[in-house]
Amino acid sequence: MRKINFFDTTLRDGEQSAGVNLNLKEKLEIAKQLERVGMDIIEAGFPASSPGDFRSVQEIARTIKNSSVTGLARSVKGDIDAAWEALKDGAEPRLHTFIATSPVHREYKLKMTKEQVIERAVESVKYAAKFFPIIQWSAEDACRTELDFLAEIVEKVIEAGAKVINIPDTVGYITPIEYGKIFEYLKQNVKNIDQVILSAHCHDDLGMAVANALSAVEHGAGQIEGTINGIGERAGNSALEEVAVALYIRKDYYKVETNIRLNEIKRTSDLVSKLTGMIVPPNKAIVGKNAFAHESGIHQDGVLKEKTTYEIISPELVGVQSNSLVLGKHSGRHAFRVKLKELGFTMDEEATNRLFTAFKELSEKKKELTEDDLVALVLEEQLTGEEGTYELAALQVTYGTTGVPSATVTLKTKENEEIQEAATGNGSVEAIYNTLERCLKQSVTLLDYRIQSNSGGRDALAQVYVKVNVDGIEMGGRGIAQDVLEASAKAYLNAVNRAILLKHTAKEKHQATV
Ligand SMILES: CC(=O)SCCNC(=O)CCNC(=O)[C@H](O)C(C)(C)COP(=O)(O)OP(=O)(O)OC[C@H]1O[C@@H](n2cnc3c(N)ncnc32)[C@H](O)[C@@H]1OP(=O)(O)O
Ligand SMILES: CC(C)C(=O)C(=O)O
Ligand SMILES: [Mg+2]
Repeated sequence: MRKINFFDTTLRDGEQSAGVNLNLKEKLEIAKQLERVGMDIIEAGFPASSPGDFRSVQEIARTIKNSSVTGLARSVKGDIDAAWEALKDGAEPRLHTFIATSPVHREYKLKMTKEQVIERAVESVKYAAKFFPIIQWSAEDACRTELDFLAEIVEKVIEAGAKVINIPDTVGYITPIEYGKIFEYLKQNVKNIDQVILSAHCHDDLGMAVANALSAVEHGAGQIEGTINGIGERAGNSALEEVAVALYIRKDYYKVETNIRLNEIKRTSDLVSKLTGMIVPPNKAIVGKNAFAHESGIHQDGVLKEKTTYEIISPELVGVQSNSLVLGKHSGRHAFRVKLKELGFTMDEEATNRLFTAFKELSEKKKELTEDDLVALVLEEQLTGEEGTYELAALQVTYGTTGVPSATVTLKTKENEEIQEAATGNGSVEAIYNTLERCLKQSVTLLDYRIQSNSGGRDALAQVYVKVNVDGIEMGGRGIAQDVLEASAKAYLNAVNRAILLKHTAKEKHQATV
């Protein structure tokens, strides 16, 4: 099978992402991981651009042994000299030199004619060939360059000694079919083209960087350039983890192989994200948080029965521990049951169904339910499963920074009777508890009140624990709800119900013994 080289430019083009600035230690750490993941070539920086970049490239070249380390240089002797100084101690020193070839870049940026651009490119490749065993030459903005001129300059730099010819889509302008045609054109119109490896370097301005890179593979490219997580100048570069996994999963189609250790991908992505501060979007292919998460009931059911119904990539392949069934408002009973079992709860069909209804209600209010939320729901179900005398039917609280907090509560008894009362308090919780006391027509002393958030985030569930004394019986109670006031009311009622239950049980026992 044809081998495709992976050229990683996370440390050069990736660092050109607005807001990214890596220090030497960070670059070295990333370089080591790029070596571990199996990058054939690591572009460590642009040595002439700053003393810091020079030092990083030098240190990386001296450290990395299993990947070829390269550095960027303009067609300027000083840049090439700096690159050689930085790279010469590396295992396989390689220069990456470039010059723009498109009309707009020639006229406005370089202020050079076609002939001058050719002359400068050839001169710099010949100069670099005195030092470097391998020279990669790039035609910046190749995809907006006249094809005949592109072919002409490519032929001349190959004659001058370039071993890799890179055809960058510098501004992310090309489409996959057009990009493929450029490679075909060069193969047919550059007489010494078979002496070199053709390379693709794509940007994502129109969201086609990965598709363009894959098209280049189909049309003869032997090297793909890109970055981890697709970071880079403007909208970024081809995401190499996506290219690598696409080539693997669709090897039936591309029929190529790479050196990439796919199971190191997630770790590499996490490291780059952490050190660059560039957050990976949850829906990002391969490495996004949701890439292996199934939320909807039909998908979850399918995956539980046979993973490949909805998974074309196994998470383990790319170093993700496992897929996940996210419980949310689109989930169904199959996934719900599995999750309960995973959490160690066994319950009958009736209880499961009751819990599922409560879960669905809650998921309308809260986007994603965590395991903690589920445990809380189960505990509440188990507690409220005990025969309760009173049930909270409705709660209304009025609170403002001025005025007295008040609460109106409707309770339902076991006999379906409704009791409604209102009262005030110094705070909302006190107003609720005063109202409940009125409803219950018995004295209840609050001994303890504790509140905690069930998980992180603004929509976390509130859990309230209370301890009350009802007619000499001390009892704890727990309430869980989206709202702290509702959780407070439920906890109080839960404790009272349990105290009443205990009182009745004790009385029955007493009567039985008399
Ligand atoms: C497509 C890409 O990603 S290319 C890589 C882009 N990366 C970077 O630019 C990051 C590092 N760059 C830098 O630190 C600086 O730009 C430096 C050190 C390279 C140069 O800085 P300065 O000398 O101040 O020049 P400045 O950046 O303002 O302008 C670039 C100069 O290089 C020239 N130039 C650009 N590309 C090339 C090239 N491939 N070969 C020769 N000259 C070039 C420009 O025409 C301009 O020349 P001018 O000063 O005669 O007009
Ligand atoms: C230096 C070159 C290869 C580049 O980054 C580009 O053209 O996008
Ligand atoms: Mg680029």
